[in-house]
Amino acid sequence: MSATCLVVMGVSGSGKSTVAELLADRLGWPFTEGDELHPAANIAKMSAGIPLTDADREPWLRIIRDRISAAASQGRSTVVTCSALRRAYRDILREADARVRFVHLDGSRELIGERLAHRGGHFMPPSLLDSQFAALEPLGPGEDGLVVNVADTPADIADQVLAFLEH
Ligand SMILES: Nc1ncnc2c1ncn2[C@@H]1O[C@H](COP(=O)(O)OP(=O)(O)O)[C@@H](O)[C@H]1O
Ligand SMILES: O=C(O)[C@H](O)[C@@H](O)[C@H](O)[C@H](O)COP(=O)(O)O
Repeated sequence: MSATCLVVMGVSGSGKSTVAELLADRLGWPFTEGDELHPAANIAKMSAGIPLTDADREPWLRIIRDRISAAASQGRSTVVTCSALRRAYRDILREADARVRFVHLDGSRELIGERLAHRGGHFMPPSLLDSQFAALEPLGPGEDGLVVNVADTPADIADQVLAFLEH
């Protein structure tokens, strides 16, 4: 298995799309936006301010897992955004036939809430941020991943991730 998938994870507004686009650019790897793979019912729920359940997320995570495998089967490494809040969700992604590695964009409720409040044109309402933090299980023992601080600039975070990928 030679292909890697770098999953950029974290709560809504932590900077997944921003950082993943930068990394995909610097690595020359294709970028998949996990939010675009949500079933329509999930988007409707989040837009209505209702947090997703494990059952809502499961089919979505399987779609992302299969995308990772499909790219890897063609020898392509990828960068993927996915909140991947719980370890059980990451276990589904790790079923992909690739080396799946995580970068957790970690930051305070205050800082991320402030950024979300200023982000426009997105279906995810800031009111769901507390439920995102409640669901979040940080990377634990045995998980292949890096934790970075979202107070750093996207460019600094990208540098840290590129160094992590060397190993
Ligand atoms: N490291 C950072 N420093 C400052 N602002 C950031 C950083 N990362 C993201 N942002 C800003 O925060 C907001 C949320 O980022 P976004 O990439 O949409 O997060 P996510 O994809 O995790 O929901 C955006 O307005 C983005 O420009
Ligand atoms: O598992 C979930 O509850 C969702 O995936 C959620 O975590 C994600 O944040 C949304 O898809 C909104 O997208 P943004 O993360 O870009 O706000």
